[in-house]
Amino acid sequence: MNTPVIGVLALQGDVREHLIALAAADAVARPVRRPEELAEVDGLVLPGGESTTISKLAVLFGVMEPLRARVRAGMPVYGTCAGMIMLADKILDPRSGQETVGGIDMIVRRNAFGRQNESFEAALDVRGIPGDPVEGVFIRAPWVESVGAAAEVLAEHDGHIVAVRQGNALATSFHPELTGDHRVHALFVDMVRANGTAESL
Ligand SMILES: NC(=O)CC[C@H](N)C(=O)O
Repeated sequence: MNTPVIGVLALQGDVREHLIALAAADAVARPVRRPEELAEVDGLVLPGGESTTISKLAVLFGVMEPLRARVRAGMPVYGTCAGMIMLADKILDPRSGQETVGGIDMIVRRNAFGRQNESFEAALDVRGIPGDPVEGVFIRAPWVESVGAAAEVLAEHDGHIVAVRQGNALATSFHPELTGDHRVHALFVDMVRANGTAESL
C-alpha cells in the first residue's frame, strides 16, 4: 500500500505539531490552505486553535465548500479541539457567522471544560487504542453534548464525551499532537490507509 498523504488545514492553530505527529505515524504530511492542495491529499487533519477564526478563514480561502464536498464523499478527516467543533453537524453555542464543515452527527459545546487557565490533562481509555491510557491534554476544550445513532463514542471524561468516530470522521476534544504519543494519529493514518490512497484508487 502506498504511503498516505495527509494534509493539515493550515489556516490557524497548532499545524506544525500535527505535521510532526503524522510524519511519526508513517504518513507524508503537508499543510493545506487552498482547494488545489486539498485535492491532492488522501485525508485531512483539522487542528486545534480557534474554531470561529478557522471557520472564517476557510470561507475566505475558498476551502470551506470543497472541504464539505470531500467530507461528504468520504475523505477521512480528524479534528482536534477546534477541529472537533468544525466536524460537528451542530454547535450548541456558535459565535455569529461561525460555520462548520460537519460530518459527524453530534452537538458540541464550545469551551465546555472552562477557560484557558482551567486547562488540564487526564488519562483516557480510548476505544481502538489498546495498552496504556491516552494522556488527554484539554485546552479550552469542547465536549460533545450528544451524538446521533451513526456516531460511535470512543472516550469519555467525567461523564462527558470527548472522542467520537463516525465512518471516516474522527474527532477528539483533546490534543494528542502535544504529547509525543502518536497512537491516535496512527489510528487516523490507518483509517486513511484503509480508505485508499490516491495512487491506489
Ligand atoms: N484548543 C482549542 O482548539 C480551543 C478551541 C476553542 N475553544 C474554540 O472554540 O475554537
